[in-house]
Amino acid sequence: MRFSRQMKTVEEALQALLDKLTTLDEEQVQIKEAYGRILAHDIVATCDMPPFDRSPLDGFAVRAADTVHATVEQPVRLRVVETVAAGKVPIIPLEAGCATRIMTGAMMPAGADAVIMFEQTENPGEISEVVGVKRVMRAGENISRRGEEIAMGSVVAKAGERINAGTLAILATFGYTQVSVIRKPRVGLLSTGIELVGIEEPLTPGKIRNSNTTMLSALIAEAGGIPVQYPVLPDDLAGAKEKLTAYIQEVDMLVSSGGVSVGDYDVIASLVDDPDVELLFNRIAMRPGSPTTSLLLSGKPVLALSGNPGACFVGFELFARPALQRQGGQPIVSHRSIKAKLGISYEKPCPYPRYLRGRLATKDGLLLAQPDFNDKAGNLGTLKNSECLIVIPAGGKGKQAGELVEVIVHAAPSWREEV
Ligand SMILES: Nc1nc2c(c(=O)[nH]1)N[C@H]1C(S)=C(S)[C@@H](COP(=O)(O)OP(=O)(O)OC[C@H]3O[C@@H](n4cnc5c(N)ncnc54)[C@H](O)[C@@H]3O)O[C@H]1N2
Ligand code: MOO
Ligand SMILES: [Mg+2]
Repeated sequence: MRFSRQMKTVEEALQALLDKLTTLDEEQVQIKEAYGRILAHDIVATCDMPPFDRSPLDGFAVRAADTVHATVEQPVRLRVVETVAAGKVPIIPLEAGCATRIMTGAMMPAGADAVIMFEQTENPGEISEVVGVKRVMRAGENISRRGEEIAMGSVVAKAGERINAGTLAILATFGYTQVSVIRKPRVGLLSTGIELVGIEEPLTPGKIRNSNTTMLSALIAEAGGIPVQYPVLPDDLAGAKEKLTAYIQEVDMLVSSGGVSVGDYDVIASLVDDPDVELLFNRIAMRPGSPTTSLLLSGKPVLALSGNPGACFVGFELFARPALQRQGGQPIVSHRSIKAKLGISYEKPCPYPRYLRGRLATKDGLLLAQPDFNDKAGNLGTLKNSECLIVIPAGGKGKQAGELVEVIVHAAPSWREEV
C-alpha cells in the first residue's frame, strides 16, 4: 500500500491516460444501425447533387427569350408540349414558342432555361394546351443546377464525426447502404468491497446496495461504449489481480469503482505496486476523487474510480468519458470548458481545484452556474441533477456569486431561466 503518492494535476493525469490509448479498429454497419456511431472514414459524394438540372417549383419550363415582352396585362402565350412529373425524363426538346408543364423536382427539358411558377401564369388552376406567361424571365431563373449543392467526389462528412439524422440523410442520398464506423469500446465494469449487495438483495447491517455499477453502466453507454459487467472483485491482491488479468483480455478498458484509497482492503491501491502493472497515476490534485487511479495491465488501461458515488461520477466525467472518446475515434470535447457566472457563492476552502456538480441556467441572457451543495463525495441523491462540473480553483477563498467560473458541460443543459 502506498501512502506517499506522486500528485498529478487533472490535466497531467488525463494526458498520461490518453497517451496510452489508441483509436479502435473499424467495423461495417448497416445504415439502419449507424445512428450515433462514429465515422471511420471521410464520406465522399458518389454523384452530383442534384444529379440533374431540375425545377424547384411547380410551373412551366420556358425559354427566357420567349418571355421578353410578357406583362400582366399582355401575357405571352406559349404552346404546352409536354407534362413532366418528378421522376420522369422529358422527351420533347423545347423549341421557340413552346413550354413544358413541369413539377417540383422534375428534370428540365433540353432547350429550356427558366421555370415560371403556376401562380405567375394566366388561369393557373386550369390545365390547357396554351399557357400565358405574365412576366419576363431571366435565363437560368428557377433552375436547380446539377451539382449546385454538392459536386461528385467532394467530402460530405468527415472521419470522427458522430452520425446524426443529417449524416443519415447524406448516406442515403449517396447510396451508402452500409458504412465503416469505429468499433464501440467494450468496457469491463467492476466494483470492489464486500459491503456491496445486489439491487434485489435485502439490506443487512453494514451493507449497502451497489449503485456505482448501474450508474457507470449508463454513463459508459451514453459515452458510446459497451458496458460489460463483471462480479465484485475479491479483496485479496492475488485474487483481484487474477480476475483483472482475465477480464482485461475480453475488453478494451476496465473501469472499476472503490478500493483506491489507503484502507486495509483497498485492493486496487495495493495492485499498483505489482511488477506487472504500469502505474499512470494514483493521486490527483482535485476534489472529489483525489485517489482516482489508472494503470496498465497487459498493456491495456484500467481506470479505477473512487468508491464514493459522488467522486465516482466526477471521475467518470473527467477521465473515463474522454478516454472512451479517444478509443471511440471521437474528438475529445468533454473537457471543453466555458465560462459562466457563479449563481451562489461557494466559500468552502480547498487546497485543490474542486469539481462541483451543478446546473446551468440563464439570467438576463447570461449563463449562470448553480452549484449543487450536496457535494460530499459519498452522497448520491442529486447526481441525477448534474449537467456540468463547476471548477472552483484551489485556494482559501472559493468563489463569490457573480464571479466568472470555468464550467465543464457534461450533459445537455435544460437552460432554465432564473427569476
Ligand atoms: N485515511 C484516508 N482515508 C481516506 C482517504 C485518505 O486520503 N486517507 N481518502 C478518502 C477519499 S478522498 C476517498 S474518495 C475515498 C476513496 O475510497 P475508495 O475508492 O477506496 O472506495 P472504498 O473504500 O471501496 O469505498 C468508499 C465508499 O464508497 C462506497 N462504495 C464503494 N463501492 C460502491 C458501489 N459500487 N456503490 C455504492 N457505494 C460504493 C463504500 O461503501 C464506501 O462508503 O477514501 C477516503 N478515505
Ligand atoms: O477524493 Mo474523495 O472523493 O473527496 O472523498
Ligand atoms: Mg477505501
